[in-house]
Amino acid sequence: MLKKVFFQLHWFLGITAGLVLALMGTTGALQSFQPEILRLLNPGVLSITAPAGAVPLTPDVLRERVLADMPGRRLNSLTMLSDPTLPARAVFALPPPPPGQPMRRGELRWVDPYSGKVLPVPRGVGFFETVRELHRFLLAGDVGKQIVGACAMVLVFLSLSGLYLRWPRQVARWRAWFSVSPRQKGRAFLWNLHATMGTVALLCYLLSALTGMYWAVDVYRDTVSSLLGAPQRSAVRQAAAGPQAGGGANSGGADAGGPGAGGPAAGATNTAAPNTTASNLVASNAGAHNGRVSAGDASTAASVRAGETKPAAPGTAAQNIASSATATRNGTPRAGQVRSANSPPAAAPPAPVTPPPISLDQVRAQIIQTAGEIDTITFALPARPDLPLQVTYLDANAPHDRATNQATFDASGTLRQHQRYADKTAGARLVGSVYPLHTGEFFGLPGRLIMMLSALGLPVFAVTGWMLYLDRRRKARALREARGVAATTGPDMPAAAATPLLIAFASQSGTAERLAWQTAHALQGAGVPVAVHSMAGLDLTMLAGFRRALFVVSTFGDGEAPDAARRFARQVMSQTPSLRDIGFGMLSLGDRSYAGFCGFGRSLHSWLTAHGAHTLFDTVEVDNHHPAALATWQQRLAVLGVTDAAPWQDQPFQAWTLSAREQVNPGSQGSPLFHLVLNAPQDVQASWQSGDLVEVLPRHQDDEVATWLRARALDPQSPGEGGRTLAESVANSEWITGLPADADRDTLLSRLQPMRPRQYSIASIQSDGAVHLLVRRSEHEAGFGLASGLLTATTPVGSTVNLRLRAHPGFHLTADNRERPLILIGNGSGLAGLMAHLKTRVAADETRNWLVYGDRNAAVDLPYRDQLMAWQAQGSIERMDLAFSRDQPERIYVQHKLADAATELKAWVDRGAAIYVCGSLDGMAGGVDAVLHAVLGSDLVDALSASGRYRRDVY
Ligand SMILES: Cc1cc2nc3c(=O)[nH]c(=O)nc-3n(C[C@H](O)[C@H](O)[C@H](O)COP(=O)(O)O)c2cc1C
Repeated sequence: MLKKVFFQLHWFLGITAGLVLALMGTTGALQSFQPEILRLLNPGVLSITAPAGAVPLTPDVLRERVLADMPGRRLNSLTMLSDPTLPARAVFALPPPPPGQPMRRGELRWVDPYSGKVLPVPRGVGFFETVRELHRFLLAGDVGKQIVGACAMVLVFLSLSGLYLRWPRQVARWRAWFSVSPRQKGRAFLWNLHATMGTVALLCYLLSALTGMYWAVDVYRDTVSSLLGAPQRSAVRQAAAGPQAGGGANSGGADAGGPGAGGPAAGATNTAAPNTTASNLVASNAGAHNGRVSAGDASTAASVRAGETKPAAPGTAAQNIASSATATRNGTPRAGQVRSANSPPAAAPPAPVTPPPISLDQVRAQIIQTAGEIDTITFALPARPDLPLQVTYLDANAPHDRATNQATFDASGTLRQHQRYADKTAGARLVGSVYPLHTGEFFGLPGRLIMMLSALGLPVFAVTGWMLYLDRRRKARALREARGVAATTGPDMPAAAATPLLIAFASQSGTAERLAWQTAHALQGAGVPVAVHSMAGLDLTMLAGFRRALFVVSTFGDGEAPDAARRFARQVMSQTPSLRDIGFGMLSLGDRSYAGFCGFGRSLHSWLTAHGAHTLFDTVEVDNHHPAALATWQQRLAVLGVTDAAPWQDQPFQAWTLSAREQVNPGSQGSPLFHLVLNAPQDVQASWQSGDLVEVLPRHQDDEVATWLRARALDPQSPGEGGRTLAESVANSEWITGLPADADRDTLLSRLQPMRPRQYSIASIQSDGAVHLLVRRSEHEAGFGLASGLLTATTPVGSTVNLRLRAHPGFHLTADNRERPLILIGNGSGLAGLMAHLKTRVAADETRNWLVYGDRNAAVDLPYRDQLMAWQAQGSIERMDLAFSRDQPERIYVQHKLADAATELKAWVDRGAAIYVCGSLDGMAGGVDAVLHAVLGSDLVDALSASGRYRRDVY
């Protein structure tokens, strides 16, 4: 039950959030190597070739040259990197925005560290800016951010629920976890790809979602920050917004920055210098003000995008934040490091004397003296010389780009505050690592690569998830269409419908069920409300709730009820209720070649009438699917208002190509058994599920018929039935086995029967791409069996046979049974039906399978031996019992194996197992049934049948 709920939630959330997640994955992956890509695109700007023998300029000279190159501009910050191939960076202040307009960021430009020349704006930054905006906001501002946050939460749920849903029984078996194989096709391949990739990438998705939520979900961020002892965003916001927050400690730490925000400076936890106000602090660009992460280096390079922010109140810290253009180690700045300090702090006290600017050379020397080798240093230049200088730097051996240190120098160049990354609390360091964790950079290049690949996996999930979903829908629709009506009481019924008419079916191999639904469809078309029920669940109370009922039942075994109606036959039909208020009609399917023709229908009829039910019309008995009897049934329905007498259409037969044939039991004492592969015609989209059948329409080979007729001294060209020659009549008829060699033409004609299709269980599943059959050639005195001869002997490989798929709902692996352990029992060619179920189970990684199979000799009579052994070896078949009847003096059959394993049988059924039996009715099915009754008790066996946990496809 829980699994079902998780499954429903998983697919629902998956298909709703899937597309956004795919977009986030793609855009995330695109950004993974953004610095490298931009550098490749912009040689001479983002990667510098040092002139021979040249050394980079010192900070003071660089500042001077930059200002000389951009006369009239104010420099907000300067970043220098130790890598000689990377440019320095300068952020220039922008003019203040018109009143009421949001504050704008500074303009970031790259600078040649050897000449101090400001370099041209690099190419490609606009593209990456858009990619980043898509990744974070879906280009839809705050609404987009909320959606991204929700989708990140969904990703956490999908990862964990996916793990739960695919959790293999045999956890220790690695193959159970990584079950995808290129040999799989269709749904199995999609499912396995989805599950295996999900498992492989699980940690990456959890990591990227849990870190991504940090920027997208404010509450989450605040909670995490407070749990880790880092300042909450709201506190940051307040500090940034409050006028004159000076004097107190302030933090615009990396926690305030968005992904890609801030760079080293973003980590600054500022303890303000005495005369500093919060407004002067180097704050992380981002959210301190508005929760929105400012744009990446990309945007800043090209000049300034208007802040997406709400306008800062004059005099607030946000407006006055000194810019920082902190650099990442790799030399390409990250998202939105820049916020313009475009006007001097309104509230700063006027400086009586203007001291000369602090020497950046000295500041850097001091830092190197204190901290050792450094990688990157950013000077956040104060708006006025009397204000302190903020410096952010990265140690040469820093673990990642966000492991920044901050220092504050007062106007005299004295170091006032020094906050080392290593001295931060573990929580603050973790908060500072959120971004590198998100990108994988925390784990170096392998981490970035893995995160990029897992991000690229998200679109694959979206596609496979959608394909699986559409496949499910298509199957559900096909089933509904097969049923003909959408539900037991269809949607287009008169609203104030009276008590619906009951249509109860009892079917072994699906014909009665199909006809019941067709009947329901016809009645619905005539405006008659109907309720369709299997007799498996029908009891007296339900029956008494109807005034009119139609029973569509077949007979099985030896004049008995089909399995699903056994309980009804035994328990309900042994009672003596009054059924006087019920009028009923009956369509009874049978076959005259059985002694108890329509046995179950007849006993049901007797029971109903014996207890007062009256007939609405004469019962229609169908011998062997005879079309005339079905037409009669349709006419009978006129009593109930059905006027449309168009004959019910069966699926047409189609020319399937026999592509391969191989005898699987050479040397067997039994008749030859063949594995056949059949392909649908090009234009036919064949669809079936395990348990289904094919029907083959046999037609005798002309030369064979001619020989057979001549052997009886009959002229093949003499007149036969209905204007056909005798040869044609025989070719399209049942094979008349046992007809004596001296039979005359009239005897022959009197015994010709209408052609009846032969049914075979399908041994393959749809992902195999073809129908596989396991067909035993039946050999008679007069030749081969009609259809089996056609399939196993007379049709050359490469030629076609007339075939159609036939749903066999009675032997389906229902949704309920898919979740259960399965006991698969069969013999001979019955292995076909069991193989299809096993394939379904293996594809779904369901290993609680117990196979009990038997034939004559172990050496030659185990079809699909390699496949079965491989499944057993890999744990896909938990238990396998093989019974070879002729390998020892006494006969041992599957029922004996089952009886020997009575304790386990009981245990499996107690654990909820379903039992599927496929193979011979004579001997095997009866023997197995007897063992089940003996071991489990008849009540339980009946209950299993009625609830669909005991299903048989026996013949
Ligand atoms: C193994 C087996 C046993 C059958 N036994 C009988 C029988 O005893 N009496 C009868 O009239 N028809 C018998 N039939 C014929 C079926 O009732 C007939 O094929 C019917 O159309 C099947 O309908 P269903 O697909 O709804 O089960 C039997 C068919 C099979 C395959």
